Amino acid sequence: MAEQALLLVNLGSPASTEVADVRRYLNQFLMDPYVVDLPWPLRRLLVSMILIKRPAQSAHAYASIWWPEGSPLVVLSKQLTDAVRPYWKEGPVELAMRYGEPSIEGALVRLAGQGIRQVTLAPLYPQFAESTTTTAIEEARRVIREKRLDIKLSILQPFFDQPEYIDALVDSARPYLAQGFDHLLLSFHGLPERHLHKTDPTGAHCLKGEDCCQRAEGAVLASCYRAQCIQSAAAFAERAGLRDDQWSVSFQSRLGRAKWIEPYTETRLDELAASGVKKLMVMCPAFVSDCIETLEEIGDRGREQFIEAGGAELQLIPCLNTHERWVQALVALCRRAPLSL
Ligand SMILES: C=CC1=C(C)c2cc3[nH]c(cc4nc(cc5[nH]c(cc1n2)c(C)c5CCC(=O)O)C(CCC(=O)O)=C4C)c(C)c3C=C
Ligand SMILES: [Fe+2]
Ligand SMILES: [Fe+2]
Repeated sequence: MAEQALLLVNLGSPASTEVADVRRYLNQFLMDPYVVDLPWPLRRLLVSMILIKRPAQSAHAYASIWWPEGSPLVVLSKQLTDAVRPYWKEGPVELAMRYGEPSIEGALVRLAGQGIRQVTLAPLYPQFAESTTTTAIEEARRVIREKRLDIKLSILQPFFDQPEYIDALVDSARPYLAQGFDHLLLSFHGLPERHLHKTDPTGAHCLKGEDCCQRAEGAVLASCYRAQCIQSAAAFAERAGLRDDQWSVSFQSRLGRAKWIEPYTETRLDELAASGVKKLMVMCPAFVSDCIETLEEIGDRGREQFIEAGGAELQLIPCLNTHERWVQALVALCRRAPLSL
């Protein structure tokens, strides 16, 4: 039987914590029209302004979490790839990053050179967003088109509500929740509100009411990142046996002046401390591998903010990383990936 390769795709990190490398990475990332969705001249202007101060700030943040082997996101994604390999009997398993190295282009060209003609592309994002899922898929399609590769893609679909993903989250969080806690915050990566309006097929759903994302279904749910996050969180809480007053959802990693989806994690950390929460658990289910946004933004800065606001302890629950249940879940989900025409 013809071999079916598996290509795992994550976001990517700078090559090093040098300011020049961080600037190069941020420029590639933020100039992606799926990330900063403005016409080129405006995008170029805005990104150039961001690149005045941000590279030095981000380089400092990266340096505080960098491992001897490299960026945690890249190291953990490589470990995940190695862990998946023995289970994926269908063919080779490779890793690529949307920004930086190893690139999607390099991986697809290498696979084609080995005679592979079928690839399952697995964007490692549980919830759909154009700035993550779509851009990874479109980059793979661009490479296949421009390099004239004879490759057919099957594509892993967003798995925000799939029992395998939810069960893996519950299993990986269980030892932390068993320590006891006053509240669990499920902090997802944020998005500019504009991104949600753009993908809303009805033009009338998103952010139109207090609980519009709680009630989303069908085509609206399929395109609403915020609704998918809320559904992941609710499914997790139900499966973990949490009461409604034990957990809440927030959105982190805001950048720039535009309005991003709410509630903001920063605001919730202050509110929870003010409401008397002493021991706070935080998990970040939009990330399957720990990275700067979990380790530095929540584990360092978030903890400091929560304690300054009157909290006593913030425990960051690690991402799924290479948890055995997650490795098996990912393989099962990838086996169901539909062929993309
Ligand atoms: C307009 C800016 C951004 C959008 C939109 C955005 C969406 C988005 N990002 C992730 C996942 C990750 N983002 C990471 C880092 C990161 N994100 C942005 C900006 C936007 N993200 C920046 C500028 C950075 C770099 C770090 C910094 O300077 O703050 C990472 C971690 C990368 C790492 O090397 O560790 C991940 C993962 C999702 C899931 C998402 C939309 C839902
Ligand atoms: Fe991001
Ligand atoms: Fe919505």
